[in-house]
Amino acid sequence: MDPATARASHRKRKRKRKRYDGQQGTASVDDDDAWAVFRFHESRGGIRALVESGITTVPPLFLVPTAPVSSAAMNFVVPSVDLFLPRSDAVALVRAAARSSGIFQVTNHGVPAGTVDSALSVVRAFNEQPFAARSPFYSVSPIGAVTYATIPIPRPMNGQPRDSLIVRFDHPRDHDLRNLPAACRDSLLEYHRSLTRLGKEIAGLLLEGLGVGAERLEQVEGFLMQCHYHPRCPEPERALGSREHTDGDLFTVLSQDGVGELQVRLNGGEWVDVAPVAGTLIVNIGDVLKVVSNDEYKSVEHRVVIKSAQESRVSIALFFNPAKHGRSDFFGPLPELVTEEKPARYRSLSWQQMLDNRTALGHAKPSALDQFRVTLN
Ligand SMILES: O=C(O)CCC(=O)C(=O)O
Ligand SMILES: [Fe+2]
Repeated sequence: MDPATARASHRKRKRKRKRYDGQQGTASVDDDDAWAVFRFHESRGGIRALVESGITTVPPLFLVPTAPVSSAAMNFVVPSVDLFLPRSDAVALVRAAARSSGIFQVTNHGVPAGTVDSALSVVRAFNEQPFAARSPFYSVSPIGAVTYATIPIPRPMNGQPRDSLIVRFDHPRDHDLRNLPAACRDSLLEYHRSLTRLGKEIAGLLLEGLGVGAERLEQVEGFLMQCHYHPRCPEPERALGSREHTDGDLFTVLSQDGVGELQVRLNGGEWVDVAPVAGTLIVNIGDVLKVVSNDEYKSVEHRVVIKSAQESRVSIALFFNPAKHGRSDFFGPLPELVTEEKPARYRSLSWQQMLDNRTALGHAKPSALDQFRVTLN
């Protein structure tokens, strides 16, 4: 946004000034407008620079109105799938996990530990460089296939205090990696290559778990990679590392470092921890697969809570979709999963329509996906 537009938007929003009750009293939302976001981006330092400047409170742009509550009592064990198992056993496990919680972790997945460790550590090293080395890469709009920025979300859904290095692999300019820091390039591209192989295998297992051929979704690809760095946060209970959401893809493969902090909501109820387990990778189902499977599979709600004021955290999410997911490519429940007993739960939609809806509705309920739900009489 250019400065004139940002200022105009600022004035407009100021006229509509609102107040909300923050967790610790009433907070003004004046700062949370286009102008504040613009100024924040202009500083080109991301959250990390704010933290380095010595802030002791969470800036308004990143405050959450209510503290995250999670169930300490629930000891959720993420279903585990050993990919060395005979295929029919692996399919059964994947199917059970995708139907019950929408999340599982894989072991013996064929991605070398060094590939994952190296990717996580180059992301950490890049983000922990001095401001002068990092800030030239800062850009909210993609430069070629790469974006590096904090992605604040305007109120009523405040930003997430994390800086993300994002690489698109499905973009017409997907070879334009000039904004991918050289020190990260080899490790992140190797990570992408290795996880793409794994993603294709997982797609096959998920489809077989639905009783349809693995070839039913053309060429699944890891089209978007988001490398998140969550700097330590002075007031962990007043921010969320990642807002609660479902992913808008087929499925996501996620690596998190030993800090953990990922949580999932079980069947729309309690939030429980997904503890990091060395050597495993997490797979979570997204909205596209929920639709394609005609609600056989769940897309799992998840978030990142900040537990420690001292530790920074790194995670890498690789999002998978069918290769065809452009504006004119529609997807809907697979015909073999639509029966008289179980009619289609969704209208066909394009991925772009879903994304547009997500942008418009954000995390509001009803969810972006509900707009496409068929109402059954
Ligand atoms: O940081 C994480 O562990 C989760 C990231 C995530 O959910 C996402 O990028 O969609
Ligand atoms: Fe996610």
